[in-house]
Amino acid sequence: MPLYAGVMSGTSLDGIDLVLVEQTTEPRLLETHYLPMPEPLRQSLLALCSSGPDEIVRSALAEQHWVRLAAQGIQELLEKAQRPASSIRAIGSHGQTIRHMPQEGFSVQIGNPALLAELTGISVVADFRRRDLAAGGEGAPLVPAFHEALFAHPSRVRALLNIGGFSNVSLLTPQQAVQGFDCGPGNVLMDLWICHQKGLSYDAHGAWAATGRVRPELLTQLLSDDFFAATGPKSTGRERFNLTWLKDHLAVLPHSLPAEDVQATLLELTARSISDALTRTQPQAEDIFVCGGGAHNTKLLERLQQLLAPSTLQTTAALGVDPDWMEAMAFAWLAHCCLEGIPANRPSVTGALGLRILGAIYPA
Ligand SMILES: Nc1ncnc2c1ncn2[C@@H]1O[C@H](COP(=O)(O)OP(=O)(O)OP(=O)(O)O)[C@@H](O)[C@H]1O
Ligand SMILES: CC(=O)N[C@H]1[C@@H]2OC[C@@H](O2)[C@@H](O)[C@@H]1O[C@H](C)C(=O)O
Repeated sequence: MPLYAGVMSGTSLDGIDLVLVEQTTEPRLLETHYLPMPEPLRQSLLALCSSGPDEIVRSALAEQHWVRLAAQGIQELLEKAQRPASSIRAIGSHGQTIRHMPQEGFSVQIGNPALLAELTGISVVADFRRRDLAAGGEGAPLVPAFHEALFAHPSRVRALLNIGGFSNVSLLTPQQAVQGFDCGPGNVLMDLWICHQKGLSYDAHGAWAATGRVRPELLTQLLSDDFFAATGPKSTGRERFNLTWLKDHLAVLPHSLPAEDVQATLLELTARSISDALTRTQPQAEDIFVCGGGAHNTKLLERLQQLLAPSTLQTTAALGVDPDWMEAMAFAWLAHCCLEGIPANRPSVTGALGLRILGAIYPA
């Protein structure tokens, strides 16, 4: 049975997730590996998420650095699994998003797939978003097709909710086309705020947010962004939701707020943007399964469960998939779809003109 590696480097910029998957009728997770993002690379990538001087050279240099890390990750993954490179049919590499502007028709993921193929001796499939964008789609989210293939239920309406830097949902309704869209910021604003205030990279389990109180005046202000009211197809990124966006909204308030109240309100923003979106879908999800790093934020999950009752909320572990590896597994599957000629975008999600085969192949 063919083996694939999946490499995901998400918008949180915390690190690179790698998986080894056996693609039978269903993908089987054989091995996992995680490499934290070295701080200088994290800073370079973050700087590339907004405009600045000399972007072309900085982007090319950052991707050289990123791809060497990814290749090291592949080597370590294969060592752990005790499999030779020659046993891997392909690597599905998402790359690193540095700009997502679907309204202008483009989304940029860097990651030099040619060099990844050269360094690993394994074929690489990359550049998954551009064909969907070329066909008029958002180019994101792409995981709904994977969620549909694995988790569609014959009689239950299920939602798969990824809470990474941004949050996105897939709605799986029996006998209907999959729906899906980005809900808004997942962890990104909470991460930025705790870093700005305390120099920490994230708010473990939402513990700092739990010490503050939600400020309705700020919450209303933040929720007034047009993105939240828009219905899909829609996708977003750091171009829209960033520290400047937050500071601009804070500046409109007549008074300053304790930093922990801002954090509590940002957690509530994540929870409300998700629950508002999920309660607006037709039909509504009966069972909700959470994945992504946000699945570790106990305070956030508690709040989501309150807001979404009577729907049930569990992590994807209940479906047999560890919530930390879902996205990397999806990119291994997307590589398989590309090589097999299986269209993997979903026009009902991205708004593309039709089904398209996603990805570009860099043979070993
Ligand atoms: N124990 C924890 N408590 C709270 N939050 C956590 C915890 N562990 C991880 N996180 C959050 O999860 C984030 C990483 O999530 P994940 O790896 O799913 O993001 P990503 O893949 O980069 O994002 P995206 O899906 O948007 O591309 C961290 O930045 C942090 O905010
Ligand atoms: C442009 C981009 O990288 N978007 C990511 C991001 O992270 C979560 C959300 O925003 C989602 O739309 C997407 O990632 C997943 C893997 C997707 O395409 O399904």
